[in-house]
Parts: sequence; structure tokens; C-alpha cells
Amino acid sequence: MKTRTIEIMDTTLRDGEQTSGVSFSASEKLTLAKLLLEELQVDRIEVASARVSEGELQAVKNIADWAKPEGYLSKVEVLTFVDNGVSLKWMQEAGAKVQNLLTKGSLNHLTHQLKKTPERHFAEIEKVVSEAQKLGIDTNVYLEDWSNGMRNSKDYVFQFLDFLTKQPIKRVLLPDTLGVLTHTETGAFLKEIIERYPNTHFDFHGHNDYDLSVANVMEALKAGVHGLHLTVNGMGERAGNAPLASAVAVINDFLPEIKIGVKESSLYKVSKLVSAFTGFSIPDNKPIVGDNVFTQTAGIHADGDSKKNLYFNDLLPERFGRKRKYALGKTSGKANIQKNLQELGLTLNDDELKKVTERIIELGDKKERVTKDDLPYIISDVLDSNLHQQKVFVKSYVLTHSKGLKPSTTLSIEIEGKTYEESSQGDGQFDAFINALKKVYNKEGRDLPKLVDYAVRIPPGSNSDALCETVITWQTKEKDFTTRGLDSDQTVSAIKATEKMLNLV
Ligand SMILES: CC(=O)SCCNC(=O)CCNC(=O)[C@H](O)C(C)(C)COP(=O)(O)OP(=O)(O)OC[C@H]1O[C@@H](n2cnc3c(N)ncnc32)[C@H](O)[C@@H]1OP(=O)(O)O
Repeated sequence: MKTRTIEIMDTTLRDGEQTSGVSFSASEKLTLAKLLLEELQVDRIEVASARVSEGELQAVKNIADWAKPEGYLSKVEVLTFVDNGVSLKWMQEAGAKVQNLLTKGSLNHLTHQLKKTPERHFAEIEKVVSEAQKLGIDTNVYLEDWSNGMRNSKDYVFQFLDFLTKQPIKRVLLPDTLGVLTHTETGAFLKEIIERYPNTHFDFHGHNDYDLSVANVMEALKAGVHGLHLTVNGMGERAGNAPLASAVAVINDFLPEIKIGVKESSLYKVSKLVSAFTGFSIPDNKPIVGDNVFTQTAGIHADGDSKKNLYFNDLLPERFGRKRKYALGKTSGKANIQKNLQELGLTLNDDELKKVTERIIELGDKKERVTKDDLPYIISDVLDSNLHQQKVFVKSYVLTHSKGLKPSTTLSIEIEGKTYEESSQGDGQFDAFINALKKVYNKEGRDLPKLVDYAVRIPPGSNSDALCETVITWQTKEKDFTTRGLDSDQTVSAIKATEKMLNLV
């Protein structure tokens, strides 16, 4: 098989920054530029549009100052405009050496935005390219709205390419600016162009308006393009650009004839860092980098993973510096729970495992999200419940809390087969519950232990929203002792701890 190497140009710092509400600081741009080139090993990065602001100028200066001695300057690109040398002056000041000149790739944009003829546009481009050359700046040329141009003004596109391919430029950059292409059109348009200009380097720049960007990238490569423009997490204007991580995985898994230098194992780290810098959160189901994409939720799948990895595909999380997870909830069976126990280094016998599974399903039914961090708490709660010895049952209760009135509780409780009902008020709902309980016990001539300490703990782990543990220390004449209750509701967890106490005295 004949292989060919293509260039990956990451434009997170330029087109990715065009995500609404996103702006990188100069130091964030420098950090990411280093990470993208040194660690992720993309071939080129586009870091800014010229003329935008003083902050951008400083950001490009910082990147150029770092890149020059490291030998990366030819990999650092800046988008420029056909503006009579203004962008080039900006480039010089910034110390950047590669311009990606934004020109009009459709007659529609040329006529209605620039209000120029093709001849005038080409003449101005020729001038910019020649000036750049004199300044030692390399030029790549963007044909903005090229995809619509191929649909609506193909003659213009070819007239333009006939002109461009005779210019001293390095690459022609073909953007699907508005994300309008289907994969079939992408393949057909690019094939036609590459056959006509076999000696020119073409990059494809995809947008994701129809969620087709990765499919388009794949067809562009099959058609023979020499480079791709991608962004971390698919960031970019509107629905964003073709996402780097997905494109890399597709190339590595489905296009063995294409070689790229990007390091898969660093994709996740970079994705997380970009998300942290921008506040642009990664959807949980985003391929490769989303939080949930390597999580098995269904018990059958977890079981199959223990039997010859039956539910694995080629996207193994370890490739991307990640680990497979097994979710806990309504659809998790014993196998999911076993996988989590293994990770925590815990073992349970069959009966204990059954009880813990039942408890997790019960929580899942209440729409609670249970995480691995909750597991030790659930195990401890289930195992010290000791239900077969239970003689006191809190059967039902109503807790009220309203503005201007004291909280109150009505309680129904069974003690050694006899049912009691009492109501009381209190300073809080749990206090009202304890007061109602005291009434029951006083009536029976029994004492309740004194509550001497009350602590609430949330199981650690930022993802947990399921559980809260209340730990209460009680005092009798003979001893101090502690009981725990676990529930998604704090008062209910305190009542559960109290019920355990009632069964111990
Ligand atoms: C492929 C892409 O994603 S394109 C994205 C390009 N990058 C950017 O736009 C970066 C953010 N932009 C900016 O900061 C500003 O728009 C600037 C600094 C570039 C220009 O700002 P302003 O001078 O205020 O102009 P404005 O923002 O209104 O842009 C419109 C002008 O640009 C002109 N223009 C559009 N495309 C081009 C081009 N390729 N080359 C030169 N001028 C262009 C328009 O014709 C219009 O000029 P006019 O006012 O004379 O009619």
C-alpha cells in the first residue's frame, strides 16, 4: 500500500477563538501554541487574525519570540487580509513569517462584499503576495466561501486557481466556510481540483453546521488533499470546525494510507486544557474527549467486557490517555458494580453484592446519579443496616417546612409489632421528627439516647449528586455510639441514622 503524509493545521487559536464568547489571553495562546506543536505534534498552527487588537499583536509576538529559536516559526501562521499591506505591517511587527491571506473564493462574496471584479481582486492579491515575498513572509491563500463558489461560480473558482497556482505561494486553503458541503460534494469538488492542479498543495477546512465535518474530512483525504484544518473540541463559529480528536481517530482507524504525526495520547489533555481556558465545556458524549464516551452503563455490556472484551471497539480509551468506566445506576447489574469494586480494591460476597446492587438500582430509580466515590458509603450503609434484626420501623412521616410557621412532623412508627402515631413541631424538620419520636417513647416510658454530635458528609468526587451521609453520635448512660444514614435527601439520611439508633438501644 502506498502511503502519504499529510499536514494537520490546528486553528483553535484563530478560528476556534471565533466561538461566541471565547477569548484566549496572550499567555494562554502561548501555552497552547507550545502544547500543540511540541506535545501534540500538529504540523502547523494558525494563531490569530491580523489587525484584530493590541492584545492579539502581543500574543503573536510572544509566540513568534518563543517559536523562532525553537525552529517552529515556519509553523506559526496568521490570517491576513487583502488590505494594501496593512496586515503585512502587522505581521512584521509581530515577527510572524507565514500569512494565510483571506481572499474571496466565490463570485458572490467578491461582488457583494468587496464589490470588486475578479481582475482587480487578483491584481491586489498579486501585489500582497509579492510584497510578502520581499519581506521574507510565506503566503498561503484562503478562498473564502470556496464551497459555495464551486456550486454557484465554478468558472470563477477555476479562473482564480489558474491565476493562483502561478503565484509564489505555498498552499491553497479551501474552506467550506458556511459548512454547507455534503461528503459526496466534498469528495467530488476536491477531486476535480486536485486532478487539475496536481502540483499544488491544497488544505481542506471543514465546518460542522450539518454535523458532517468529519465525514467531509474523510472524503477530502480520499480525494487527495494535502492538509487539514482542525480545532480542539471542534471549537469555532456557529456549529464549529471539524474536531481534531475525531479526525485523528478516523484517519488512524479508517485511512491506513494516510500518515499523520499527531500524538493520540495527548489529545485528551489538550482538549481539557482548552476547555478550562475557554470555559467552553465539552459535551459528555463528544467522541474521544467527552466525559461519558468510555463509560459502559448497561450491565450486559460490563459483563461482556469481562468475557473476552465483547463490547470493546477499536477506540480503546488508553489510546487517548483515558480509562474505561462503568456507570452505577438503574441499568447497572452486578458486573458494573464488580468492575468498580475491583478498581477500589474491595471484595464482597454474593449476598452483599446483591444487596449493594439492589440499593444502587433503588437510587437509580429515583433518578439519582451514583458514582464510584459513593460506593464505599453505600456498601457501609447496606452492610451495617443489619435488617434481619430490625425491631423498630419508621413506617411513614410527613415533614413540613413553610414560611412563617415552625417546621412540623407527623410520624408513624412500629415498635416490636405495635404502631404509634405522633406529631410535633421543632426548630427544623429533623428536630420536629425527634420531638415526635420523643412523644412516642415518653408514652411508652422509654428514654431516647441524647444526640451529642451531628455531621453531614457528601461523598468526595465532584460528579456525585446522589448521596449525602449523616453521621450522628448518641449518648446513653452506658455508652457513646454512632450511626450513619445515607440518602439523597439530608433530612431523610438523618432519619435513617436515627432508625438505626432505635434498633441498637
Ligand atoms: C474564514 C474566516 O473565518 S474569516 C474571519 C476573519 N477574521 C476576522 O474577521 C477577525 C476578526 N475581525 C476583526 O477584528 C475586524 O473585522 C477587522 C479588524 C479584521 C476589520 O475591522 P473593520 O475595519 O472594523 O471592518 P469590519 O469588521 O466591518 O469588516 C468589514 C470590512 O472588511 C472587508 N473585507 C471582507 N473580507 C475581506 C478580505 N478578505 N480582505 C480585505 N477586506 C475584507 C469588507 O469588505 C469590509 O470593508 P468595508 O467596510 O470597506 O466595506
